[in-house]
This record gives sequence, C-alpha cells and structure tokens, in this order.
Amino acid sequence: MSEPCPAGGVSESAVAAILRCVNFSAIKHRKQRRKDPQQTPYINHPIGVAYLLVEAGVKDVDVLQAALLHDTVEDTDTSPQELLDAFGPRVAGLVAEVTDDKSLPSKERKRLQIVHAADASHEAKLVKLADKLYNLRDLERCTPVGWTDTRVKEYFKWAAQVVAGCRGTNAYLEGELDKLFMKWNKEL
Ligand SMILES: Nc1nc2c(ncn2[C@@H]2O[C@H](COP(=O)(O)OP(=O)(O)O)[C@@H](OP(=O)(O)OP(=O)(O)O)[C@H]2O)c(=O)[nH]1
Ligand SMILES: [Mn+2]
Repeated sequence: MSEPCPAGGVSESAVAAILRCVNFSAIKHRKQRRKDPQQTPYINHPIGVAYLLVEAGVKDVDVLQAALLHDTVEDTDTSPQELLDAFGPRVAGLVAEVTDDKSLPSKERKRLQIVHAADASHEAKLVKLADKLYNLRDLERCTPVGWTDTRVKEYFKWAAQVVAGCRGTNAYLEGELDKLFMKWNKEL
C-alpha cells in the first residue's frame, strides 16, 4: 500500500488522511440525521462503520476512508468526481462500488445489492459487511421512526442475503453478523 496522498500529491500521514476524510464526511452529512427517535447525527454511522473495520483488523487506510465516505454520493450532494479529486481513484472506486443508484426504485436497488454482492471487490465487501453490521445493531438498539415490526424483519432477511454474497471476507465481521442472524432467526 502506498502512502496516502491528497490530490495535490503532497505526502500525508495516515492520521491526517483519516481526519481530512472525517472532516469532509461530517461537512457533507451535516444536515442529516438518523431515523431513530433521538435523531442521532448521521455522521455517527459512517464513523461507526469505519471503526467496525478497525475492530475487524483492517489497516488499509483507503478502505477506512471509503467507509467514512460510503454514503456521501448516495445520500448527499457529493459527486464521484469530488471524491476522485480529494481522495484518489482507489477510494472513489470503492465508494462507487457500495453506492446504490438512487434513480432506481427502492425494491430494484435492494434486489441489485443481493445480485451484485458476490461480484464486489474484497475491499468493497469489507465496507458492505461493516455497513450491514452497523445498521442491524442499530435496528436492535431501536426501531426507526415509522418502521413496523414487519419492515424490521424484512430488513434483516434482506441484509442476510446481501451478507451471503460477501462471505469469506472477514471472520470477525461475519461472526458478529452471524450472532445477530441466529438471534433473529428464532424470532422470524
Ligand atoms: N437501522 C437504521 N438504519 C438507518 C437509521 N437511520 C438511517 N438509516 C439508514 O437507512 C437505510 C436502511 O433503510 P432502508 O429503508 O432499507 O433504505 P433506504 O432509506 O435507502 O430506502 C440504511 O442505509 P445504508 O447505510 O445506505 O445501508 P443499506 O440500506 O444499503 O443497507 C441506514 O444507514 C436508523 O436509525 N437505523
Ligand atoms: Mn451506510
């Protein structure tokens, strides 16, 4: 892995690269809140996803940056070109791999995530697994405003199908997901 470098090409430490990325993502998500009753700031989610990857032993700074940025193109005004300019082709490419096409109806987007999971790169699968683990743990913590029990169960069932396509990538993340799936299978 090469030293992380901003678009200007000046050498940058890993810590600086991560903090530049957290700052970028926080600015982009600043108007967003999570769907929980407490309206938690949205940025808690990308930071939490990146930290799950740290807990999973991932040391690749590009992957940690992609986790921090993973919802910026899908959910904010961020363009792929902006990510390319600020974080380079590898990070921008990983974010593109985990970004849904919002012009498609929700049902089709969900279907495509299942279909495409297995074709994703190893690094994109890492981000996908951490994203699903964070969201499922969040669902356990509390139900998003307006969600019925059925919708929560449907999300679990769908997430299990996406995770199935990402298996063989990281034992820690898959083990943590399996603990949740085992618990939920009893209730489904
Ligand atoms: N569990 C949970 N999810 C919340 C909350 N607030 C926002 N979300 C986001 O909602 C998405 C899941 O809700 P859905 O209804 O299935 O997705 P949609 O909004 O994109 O249609 C996730 O998007 P995503 O990260 O892009 O992931 P994914 O849907 O691709 O898995 C998740 O991050 C919350 O309080 N709890
Ligand atoms: Mn996400």
